[in-house]
Amino acid sequence: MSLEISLQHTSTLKEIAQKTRLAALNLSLLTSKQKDYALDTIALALESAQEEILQANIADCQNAMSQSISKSLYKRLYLDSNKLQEAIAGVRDLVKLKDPVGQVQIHREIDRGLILKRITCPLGVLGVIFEARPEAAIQIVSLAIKSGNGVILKGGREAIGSCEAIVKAIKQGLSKTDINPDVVQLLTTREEILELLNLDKYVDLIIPRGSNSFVRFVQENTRIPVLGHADGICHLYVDKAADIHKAIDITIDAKTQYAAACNAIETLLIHSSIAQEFLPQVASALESENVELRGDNRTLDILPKIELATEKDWQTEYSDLILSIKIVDSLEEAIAHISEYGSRHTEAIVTEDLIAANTFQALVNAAGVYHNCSTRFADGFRYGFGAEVGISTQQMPPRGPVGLEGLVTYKYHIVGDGHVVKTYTGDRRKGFTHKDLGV
Ligand SMILES: NC(=O)C1=CN([C@@H]2O[C@H](COP(=O)(O)OP(=O)(O)OC[C@H]3O[C@@H](n4cnc5c(N)ncnc54)[C@H](OP(=O)(O)O)[C@@H]3O)[C@@H](O)[C@H]2O)C=CC1
Ligand SMILES: N[C@@H](CCC(=O)OP(=O)(O)O)C(=O)O
Repeated sequence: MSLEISLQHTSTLKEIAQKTRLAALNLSLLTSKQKDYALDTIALALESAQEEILQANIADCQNAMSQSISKSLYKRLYLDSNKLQEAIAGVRDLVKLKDPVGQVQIHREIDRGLILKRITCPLGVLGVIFEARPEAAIQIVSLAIKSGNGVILKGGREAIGSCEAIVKAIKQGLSKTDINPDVVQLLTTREEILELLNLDKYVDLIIPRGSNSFVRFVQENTRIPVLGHADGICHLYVDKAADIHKAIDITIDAKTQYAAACNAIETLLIHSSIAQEFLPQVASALESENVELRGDNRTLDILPKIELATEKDWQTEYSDLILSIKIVDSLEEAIAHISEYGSRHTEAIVTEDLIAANTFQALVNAAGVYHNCSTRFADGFRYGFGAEVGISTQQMPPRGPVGLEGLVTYKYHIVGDGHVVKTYTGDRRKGFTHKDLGV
């Protein structure tokens, strides 16, 4: 069955959202095979448009550099053929994953001939506002399509040309499939975002990726449910029972492997009883990777040449090769610091003491709480989700990297044969069988 799409091409945002809603309804009816074919076709279209996309990115980068943007913003914005190929490979990886739509989560007999099912279904239309990271558009669109959702995108202003070239290629790909290209739309201005936030009739979920203040701004200005992907003030705690070699390797990876990413660490917490031995070694490793260090007074007693960290440092996401360091006297003090300054993104402990690790993992409130590994693992691809819409920093699920499962909801279906509730009330009521039938 196909729903007729009768709206003419128009340019108001409300009409764009209506078109997206209708196209998404059709998409929600497609089979896994049709959606997977569309993903393969999108991957091919992106490959064919590679030159155009990379040229558009060069222009975006030149433009941004003339406005002297920060190093971290430039790193996000810059797209080379490797990054693009990786994103395209991600689209193909999604084909291999199970369709998140139509999964029967509960299958239960309520009474003879009265059957309850809980079945996953798409959310509808997503409004995703993200930073100036062009390849995020590819990940977000492919996740939206596989999960049966329409998507209205808005990337950071520095990446407008790159996002336009990417969305153009995706739409070209979709035009050769059963999916109406209207399922994907691209907005380019902040004014449109404000309008989008009012379109609760057509948009089912807003996903803002950006600073904490921006996510809060969105939450305060819309009736649409918001799935916040805010900043990452991530910590690494090196416990008194840490293996020093592991701790150094993890610190270097978590700070320098991609310092601009939201899952890189900003603060290193070190237990006082290991600080004398660990700090000089880790400082030398970090400094050889050009990391600028700032420490509290006790850190400066061991590393007198570094700058003193202030209250502002504990609150800052540097997104750069800068690391603040604090010495603590206990696991509890480390957890208290994280609870005060962490952003509920990703936190890690290095220790060989299982009780300390378990306590840390139980008491730290964040989307990811790791033991003896780098915070940089917070990523949909690395979790085996194929890709991610971003990393949700909110308390309610979905939390952490949001992949296909985070983009569906569910419906309860009941099929009966004239059953009425009255039968199950009063003195002569019939009992329920409540028998699970397996999924
Ligand atoms: N948890 C996660 O998955 C992610 C978190 N982040 C976090 O985002 C931050 C870095 O990104 P950054 O580029 O600074 O993010 P910003 O918050 O500045 O911008 C992100 C997006 O929001 C838009 N935006 C920002 N403010 C407004 C506003 N007042 N009204 C309308 N639109 C607005 C921007 O549009 P425009 O460019 O047009 O101004 C852009 O599209 C870091 O804190 C990083 O950790 C980033 C990515 C993923
Ligand atoms: N999961 C991603 C980082 C998430 C993300 O997009 O963050 P950001 O670098 O702040 O735009 C990664 O590990 O590269």
